[in-house]
Amino acid sequence: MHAAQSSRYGDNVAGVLGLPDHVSACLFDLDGVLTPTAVIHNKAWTATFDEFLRARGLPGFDPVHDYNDYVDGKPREAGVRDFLSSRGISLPEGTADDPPDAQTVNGLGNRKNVLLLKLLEQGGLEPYPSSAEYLRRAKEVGLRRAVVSSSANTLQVITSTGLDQYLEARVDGVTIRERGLKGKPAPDTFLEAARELGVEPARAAVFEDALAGVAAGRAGGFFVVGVDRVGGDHAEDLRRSGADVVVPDLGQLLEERS
Ligand SMILES: O=P(O)(O)OC[C@H]1O[C@@H](O)[C@H](O)[C@@H](O)[C@@H]1O
Repeated sequence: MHAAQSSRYGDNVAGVLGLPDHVSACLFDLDGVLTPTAVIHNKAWTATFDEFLRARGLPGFDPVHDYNDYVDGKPREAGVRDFLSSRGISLPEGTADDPPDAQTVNGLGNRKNVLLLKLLEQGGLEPYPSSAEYLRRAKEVGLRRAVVSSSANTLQVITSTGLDQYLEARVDGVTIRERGLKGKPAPDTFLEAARELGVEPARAAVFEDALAGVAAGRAGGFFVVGVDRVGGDHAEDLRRSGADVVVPDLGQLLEERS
């Protein structure tokens, strides 16, 4: 059922989910929006960069500022490149099959992925309950739904948490590589998902917790919901990057209208 079709919610199907009436599709970031995996990525990055920096006698990785400003939301290799460049360090790119101990952008990214997969294998990963409920209701009222993440591990996370049953399209780190898309903060991944769903960007909402992701949604002409689970200056930073509204959790959007 599509938003345009009548339902027991009448014409205002987006309104029951706390969205503007013209919205007919939802494009969700994954890590930190649907699942608590932003914390896991952050841990893996911190361990990877700390090891690299300390071996050179340099100050460690700041899991708040360095992560939010240079790494969060971007494809893996861009995260390595942008963080190192903030410290004036440049490494050769290497290639995708570099071993995890290679001193290259790909090597460092692969090292982080080994650590991330170990953490994911510990199991027990559940979606944020309010995000699962939001997806369920979005499906029920007939909004179109996609996940748009820079992570190449998206499929594993959405299937192991059961979120795949609510999602109609996936644009992720694998798609980015296969289709040669520009990663966030470029709008291309969100535009690709909107295209797959057959929805104009002006009629879709992006849900993002990362500054790069909010900037991407803004650049694509989407309605942008910023999700602040971090506190401090993050809500203000999300607004400054282009969020139309900022909520601490998707549950707030459900509460507003239920
Ligand atoms: O290394 P992966 O799983 O491909 O993820 C790439 C990026 O995906 C993003 O969703 C995360 O916010 C980043 O922290 C992560 O680095």
